[in-house]
Amino acid sequence: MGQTMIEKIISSHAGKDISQNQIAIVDVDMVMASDTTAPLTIKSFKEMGGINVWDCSKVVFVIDHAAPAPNERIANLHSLMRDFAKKQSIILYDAGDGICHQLMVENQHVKPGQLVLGADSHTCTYGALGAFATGVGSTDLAAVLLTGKTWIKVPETIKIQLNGTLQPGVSAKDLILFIVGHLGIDGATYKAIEFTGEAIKELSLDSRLTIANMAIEMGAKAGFVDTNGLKLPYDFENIKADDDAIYDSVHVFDVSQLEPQVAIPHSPDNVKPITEVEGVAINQAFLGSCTNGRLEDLHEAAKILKGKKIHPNVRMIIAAASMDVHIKAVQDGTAETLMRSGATFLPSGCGPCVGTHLGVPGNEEGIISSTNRNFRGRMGNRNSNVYLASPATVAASALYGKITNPKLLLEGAIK
Ligand SMILES: CC(C)[C@H](C(=O)O)[C@@H](O)C(=O)O
Ligand code: SF4
Repeated sequence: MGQTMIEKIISSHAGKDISQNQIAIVDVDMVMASDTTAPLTIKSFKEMGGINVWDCSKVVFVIDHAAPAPNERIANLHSLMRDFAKKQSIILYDAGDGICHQLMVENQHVKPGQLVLGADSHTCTYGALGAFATGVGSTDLAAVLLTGKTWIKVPETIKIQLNGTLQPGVSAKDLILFIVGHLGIDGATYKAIEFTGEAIKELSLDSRLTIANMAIEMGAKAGFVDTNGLKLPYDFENIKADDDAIYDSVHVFDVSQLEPQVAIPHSPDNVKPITEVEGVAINQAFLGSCTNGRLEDLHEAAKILKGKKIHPNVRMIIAAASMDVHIKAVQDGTAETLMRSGATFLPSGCGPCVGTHLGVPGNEEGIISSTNRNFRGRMGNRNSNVYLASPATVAASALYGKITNPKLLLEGAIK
């Protein structure tokens, strides 16, 4: 029987052919935990009698969610992680190095065809590399630290075929917001999503990461971006679904006419074409996160803001997805362009995305954000309104102090 891409990867890690809805015991290639989950993972690992992790070269800890530490409690949790990492000789990225998911990709801790677990829901991001990657709880991760294995109920796969070419000013973020709006927040619960089609083939790695990142916003166990057209700094083998693979459902979209999309408060699936929300007042614009904090995203924003000043009512905050992205943006002048337009750079990390510190909005404020979630209170204030959009839309809206269509700016229809 034919296999989906996901079934192929899981089979290769189970040592036998396995198909959807079966339970597989698999070898895990790599695991990751951040400062929100690693402390509990360490505790569970010790409670389970753990002494040494199964393979210290396969465990990555990242201090990124509240980093540098905003208070004493978190500072002590960071110390706990550093001590454990040192004793176990595992890989540790410290405050300012960047967001866990970006670091995993950038430093080649994940490769196509691998099976990777992370104690963070956006672990699905690595599906952009053609890996099976999924988020697990801290305790589940502790068990993997002991054994190097886990069990997985093989998900059914939803295939999303994207035909056509995106217009200028319309990006991967608009694509994925459109899909989340279409399938809904529980439209893919415990399913895998395979993204394929000519619109995908053209996309850069940065754009593919944006797409896979938001698979979880539909409840998906994993997102998998067809590796056809993927360019990496090393050779890899394409994983292709068999022609007779069985899918839960297949959705085909032509994206040539797609407008920029915006998810309005308070859910990522509350998605509207920008034409329906243009003009909503904005007080804060955030560019960053594991969804859209990469170099390509900073370039998109700089294209719009070059030589201009953001609106006086707007605070624009930027946190590059990693220190490396930040350095590259400094070297190529992007950071200066953005700062001269009035934006403030935070250290690389999760920053305001999850509302732990840095950039918490005020009551009734409107925020345009390049992140992936806009649940009530997500950025730290239940009385604020968060709108999710692409980096280009974030920049255009910062410029005008209201939600603004970047396409109109790029076409010269507005100045
Ligand atoms: C805080 C952490 C556990 C969480 C996650 O799992 O995704 C965070 O990264 C998020 O984006 O909501
Ligand atoms: S940037 Fe936001 S979504 Fe990504 S891992 Fe950090 S908190 Fe989660």
